[in-house]
Amino acid sequence: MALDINPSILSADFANLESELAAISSADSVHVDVMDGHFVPNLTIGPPVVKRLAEVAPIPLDVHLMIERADADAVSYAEAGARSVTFHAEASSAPVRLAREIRAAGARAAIALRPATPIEPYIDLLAEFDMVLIMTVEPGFGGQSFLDTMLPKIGRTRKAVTDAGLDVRIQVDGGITASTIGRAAEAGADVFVAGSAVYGRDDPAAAIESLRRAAAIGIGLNA
Ligand SMILES: O=C(CO)[C@@H](O)[C@H](O)COP(=O)(O)O
Ligand SMILES: [Co+2]
Repeated sequence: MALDINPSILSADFANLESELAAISSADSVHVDVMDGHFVPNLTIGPPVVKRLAEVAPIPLDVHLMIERADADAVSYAEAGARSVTFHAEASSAPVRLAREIRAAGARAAIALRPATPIEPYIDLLAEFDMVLIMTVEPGFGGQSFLDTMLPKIGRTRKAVTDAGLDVRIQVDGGITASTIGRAAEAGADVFVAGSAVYGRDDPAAAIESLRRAAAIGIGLNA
């Protein structure tokens, strides 16, 4: 099973994003947190900045939309060049239609669940998505602590994906460190977002490698 490490630029230096992207070129994708100040209290960037990031990034963009107007605005991030566009289940009134629109615009479609949102209503819809994001903190800010209470939800999602014979990635986001990533991998996650555990370190490339090793150990591989 491939285990992807996606550093979040929320913890990067926003005045030097091009060099911050170059520093994580050994990662699988760069995680871009889009926040609108409504769905979450924080406010970040929009499609024009995402478009430029896609142009200069050495690796693909994994865009995480924490926005209220997901149904209206998600497709513009696919058009801006994101490889994957993740919208929140709580923000969409028509998640299947939106996933199809994102795919039609050329990106992978993913659905995110806040900690209090169960996976069960979405299990029969999994084939519509390329990835499910299980939030392991309340969305809004970097640097929070991993919620171990999300491990059973990760496990139920993995079981549903396996039982249905689907190729749907399971992403975790929030509080991922070399100490927590193994538990998330063991529970069934295979795409790991890490902000402060990568950009909070002196050597982001070394931090990515130690996360890879710890994730592999979590699923019993000797990395
Ligand atoms: O979506 C979010 C926060 O809402 C994340 O992507 C954070 O950027 C992760 O930061 P760390 O918890 O890894 O520091
Ligand atoms: Co995120």
